[in-house]
Amino acid sequence: MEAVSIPTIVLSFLSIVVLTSAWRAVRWVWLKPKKLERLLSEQGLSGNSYRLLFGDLDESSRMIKQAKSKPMNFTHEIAPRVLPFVYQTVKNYGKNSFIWMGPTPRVNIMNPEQVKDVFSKIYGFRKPREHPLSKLLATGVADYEAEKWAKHRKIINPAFHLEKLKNMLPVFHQSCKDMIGKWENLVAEKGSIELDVWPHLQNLASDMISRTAFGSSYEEGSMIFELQREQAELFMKLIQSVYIPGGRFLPTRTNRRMKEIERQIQASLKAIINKRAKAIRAGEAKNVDLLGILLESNFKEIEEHRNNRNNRNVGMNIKEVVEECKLFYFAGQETTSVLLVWTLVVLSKYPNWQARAREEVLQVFGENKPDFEGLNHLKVVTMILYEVLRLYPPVAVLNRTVHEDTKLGNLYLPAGIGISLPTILVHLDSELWGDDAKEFKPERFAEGISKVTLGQVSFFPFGWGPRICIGQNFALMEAKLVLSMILRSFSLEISPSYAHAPHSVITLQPQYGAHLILRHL
Ligand code: HEM
Repeated sequence: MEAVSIPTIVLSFLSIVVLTSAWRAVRWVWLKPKKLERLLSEQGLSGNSYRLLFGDLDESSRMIKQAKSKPMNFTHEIAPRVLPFVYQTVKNYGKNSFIWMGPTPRVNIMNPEQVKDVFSKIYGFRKPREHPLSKLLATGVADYEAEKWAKHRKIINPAFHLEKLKNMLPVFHQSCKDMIGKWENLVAEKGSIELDVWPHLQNLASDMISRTAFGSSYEEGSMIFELQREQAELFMKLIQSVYIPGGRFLPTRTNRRMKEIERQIQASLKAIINKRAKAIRAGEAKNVDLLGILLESNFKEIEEHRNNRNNRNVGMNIKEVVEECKLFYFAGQETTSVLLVWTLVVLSKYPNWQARAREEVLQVFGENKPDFEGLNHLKVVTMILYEVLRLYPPVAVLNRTVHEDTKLGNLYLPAGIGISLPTILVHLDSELWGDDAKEFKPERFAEGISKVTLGQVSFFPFGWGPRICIGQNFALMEAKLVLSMILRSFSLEISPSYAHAPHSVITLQPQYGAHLILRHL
């Protein structure tokens, strides 16, 4: 038999590798998307025809850029500016539609029954893993799945119990008093001032989460915010283009900066946590802040399973605690400042609601320090906050990935495709909210959420189901306290230089700030 030469073997091997890779690439960028497109359209779902590799991403980026190029009129129909492509898709193709995130379709789900199913079936519908660099932004309990998620949620839960939040009230009060003191000094000179309140509210929310998360160590942690903010902006830039596998390893300027930021954040947080863990072990720390309560809960979990033979995965290690702290910053800061800023903007525009809220605050607290019981009695303020969360949901859209082939109502969804729950569109859907859906009418919440939604999942600013926001009570208590203190000291009016321009930088932010006129009362 004729011997086969080594070069021939190498060449054959290389040919097989090249052909296999080429076949995989063709399948990834063309055959699979086209097969999915057929499957979705057979079920009555519509969207643009698949375009090679980029799908709708180019068009979507172009529309976002265009939408952001100028402010809009002051209306609450902000979806065309915030989520222009999803908005247009639903307008053109109806609620049963999908968009192409590169070669993967993402189905829009707007029916409350189906929304409920997606939120409830947390093992079937998981958090998307679209961009590996998202890990640099925040992981922790918000990112984990299955057993790991359940373990972390259980350990973290005690930090957000109502009686623990009660203890945090003085800290919220101090941060807010500092900000109001600054505003009073500014107003004192002229009786009124024009102020962009947005950076002030961002600093306030940073200060509040720093103090409640780290207590005495808060100053050491405050520079972490600046770094986290920069990280979020870099990340938003990245996700507007298609992700090429392995792209995160390229030494681009953005990749390098993101990794450097991550290194600095990790080092700062580790130092804070180690110091605190040492103090707790030495019996020197009072565990009233989030980090202290979290570490205590973690020690308890480890202790309870000390004699368990299978205890290697019990509790969190330091790296995991670092991730949870990063998440507190990330999840707790921008969301709350965004809720506050839109509330102040809207109240400046609706003086009658501003007056009603102020009247209530004065009635409940007078000149006293706002307390926990009083905050729970604020009915008008709560209705206003819910209405702002409906019209300006801080997280405008929630995404999921289908983990394994599944049914959703009468839809068959194969593993790997995306699901989009466009909060902002559902919250303004006139079929669910009535003809006045686009109007600011806090009175719709007069009898609570379930009355106005008829028990349907059509209002979900904090998500829904087992993975609902762990910090929602924390955020609402913060917001009520801040509003009470501001309304007691100042009257607010929209400044002529205010430009209405909500846009999404992960959270729903005012692109040109929030210029208001403040008058001392
Ligand atoms: C107005 C303020 C806030 C809003 C609108 C908000 C919104 C949300 C939403 C929509 C989710 C669900 C995400 C999803 O299902 O994909 C979520 C989850 C979460 N939020 Fe918030 N949030 C706020 C404040 C906070 C605060 C103050 C904290 C903590 C300090 C926090 C911590 C978390 C965590 C840890 C999760 C993940 C829960 C899990 O997956 O089990 N949030 N939030």
